[in-house]
Amino acid sequence: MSDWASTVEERQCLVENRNQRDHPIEKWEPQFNHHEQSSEDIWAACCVVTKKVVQGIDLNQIRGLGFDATCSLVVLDKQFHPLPVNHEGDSCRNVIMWLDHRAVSQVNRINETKHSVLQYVGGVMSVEMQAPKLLWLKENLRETCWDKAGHFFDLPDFLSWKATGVTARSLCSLVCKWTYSAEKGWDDSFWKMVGLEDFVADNYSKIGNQVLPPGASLGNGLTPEAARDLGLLPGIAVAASLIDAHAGGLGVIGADVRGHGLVCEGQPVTSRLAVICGTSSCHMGISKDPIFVPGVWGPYFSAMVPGFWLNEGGQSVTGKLIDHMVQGHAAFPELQAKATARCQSIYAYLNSHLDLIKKAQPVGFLTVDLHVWPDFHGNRSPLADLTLKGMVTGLTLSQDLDDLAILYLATVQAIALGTRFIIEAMEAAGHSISTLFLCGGLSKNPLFVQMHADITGMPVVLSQEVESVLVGAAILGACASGDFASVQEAMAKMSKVGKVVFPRQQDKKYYDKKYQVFLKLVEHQMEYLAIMNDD
Ligand SMILES: Nc1ncnc2c1ncn2[C@@H]1O[C@H](COP(=O)(O)OP(=O)(O)O)[C@@H](O)[C@H]1O
Ligand SMILES: O=C(CO)[C@H](O)[C@H](O)COP(=O)(O)O
Repeated sequence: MSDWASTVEERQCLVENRNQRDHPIEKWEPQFNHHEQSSEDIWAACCVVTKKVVQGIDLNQIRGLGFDATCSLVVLDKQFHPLPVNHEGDSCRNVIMWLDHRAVSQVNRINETKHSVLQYVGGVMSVEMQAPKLLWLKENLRETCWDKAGHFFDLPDFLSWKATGVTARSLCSLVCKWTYSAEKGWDDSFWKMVGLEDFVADNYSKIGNQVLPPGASLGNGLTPEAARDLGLLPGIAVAASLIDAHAGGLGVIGADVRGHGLVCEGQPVTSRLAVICGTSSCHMGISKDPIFVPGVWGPYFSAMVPGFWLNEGGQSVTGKLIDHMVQGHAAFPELQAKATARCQSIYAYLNSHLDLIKKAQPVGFLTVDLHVWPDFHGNRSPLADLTLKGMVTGLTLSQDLDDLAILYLATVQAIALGTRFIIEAMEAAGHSISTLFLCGGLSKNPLFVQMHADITGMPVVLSQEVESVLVGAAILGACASGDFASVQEAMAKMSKVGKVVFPRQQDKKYYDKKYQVFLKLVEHQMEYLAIMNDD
């Protein structure tokens, strides 16, 4: 979520204020693979942060507001009150989070239909999309939720509705997560075939029958009530929203790259891949014509950059996996204590610790006999197999800080190897990618960035504004206010190259070998499965 001010100084002030402010959002995990949030809590957090961010700003300078958010499912009744998405009947928990994997049986049945809409989600629908979650609610919470529901929103659309009272959905969320087609609209036969014919009967009023392109201005702008909540002035323009990864893509992919010695200079924008890496990583590649990449979501028309098709590769847990590996290690308390004593983040400490123990070799070579397969939460791309599990090979009896640091390094490398795997699948299908544009929390980690450059063999561009996802949302606000005539124009003006990290060509052979091992790991996992399932 982000605001947009009209002058350079105002924008600078917003960025500085924002860098000092964030606000935790409540999460619940009532059962394994069930992840829930509260839409009221999320809105309240937006209000707290916005009020802090605009301190010291002349509110008259704020002309537009754009929202981005994760693609979680928000459920409200006909009067727009929260409905429970859980067996406990707790209506405070009315959001099924994007990473929730409760609807496995539902998604398997949806995929068995082989309906033609599935071609546009990489051939296989993900359990993280909305149709299986809706079917789960219908099959499991009929009385307490399904029968009472009046509105199912993607979280970014919920936020723009809260701000404006307009229930129109963004093309981005409906195309990417709900099977809507920018060209053909809803496909009645899909919803009937999967057992969700209820939506057809009421002309899709519960899931959206008014659809707007991201950046379009909504209704009469910010309502007086929302303005009070947010500490802004009523009537400012509010844009149709974007999913967070897509906002990150807009925030980085259109930057002017002249003068940085980049191979993509003078090449079409389709040679750039935006990688938004936070809790999960999303690999956003665009093309003029539709490209069908097995196991990679899309192609989605106009879902990110207007007029372009989008393919979205992804890894369901990346930042979350690194945190999981590090925090679960026996040496974590020691790491925390040492990092705190040096006033460093645990990751800055681990990176400097790796530099200490690497001796004369490049740091990446410390994992010559330690390999990780990173699908601890299933594989999103390019295998689209949610049954896959994580793997580690090369463990010893050691539990010291060196061991933790090297395991952390192997995990970071596994994520970068996964990115290479996704890029190869996209290129085999017709993409031609030369440069990565990284943003999100993990792009603040220099080791993560260097490993992505070394392992993919591509330069990595980092933006001047580290929170590029917010730049994407600000681009929407700037379009809604009419300050830019198009998203493309706003992208070119508002995204700026900060730093470029080039691959260390001399290490290529080593990483090619690590990649060979990486591919063997999943091959072996599938063999183990076949052995165990053999009668
Ligand atoms: N300064 C940093 N150094 C290393 N890792 C970081 C840093 N800041 C955030 N991260 C990692 O990025 C992840 C969160 O990224 P973020 O983009 O904030 O998440 P989200 O996807 O929820 O928006 C965390 O898993 C964290 O480990
Ligand atoms: O599916 C996605 C985008 O299409 C994202 O993974 C989801 O929105 C969550 O993102 P984050 O890693 O920022 O929490």
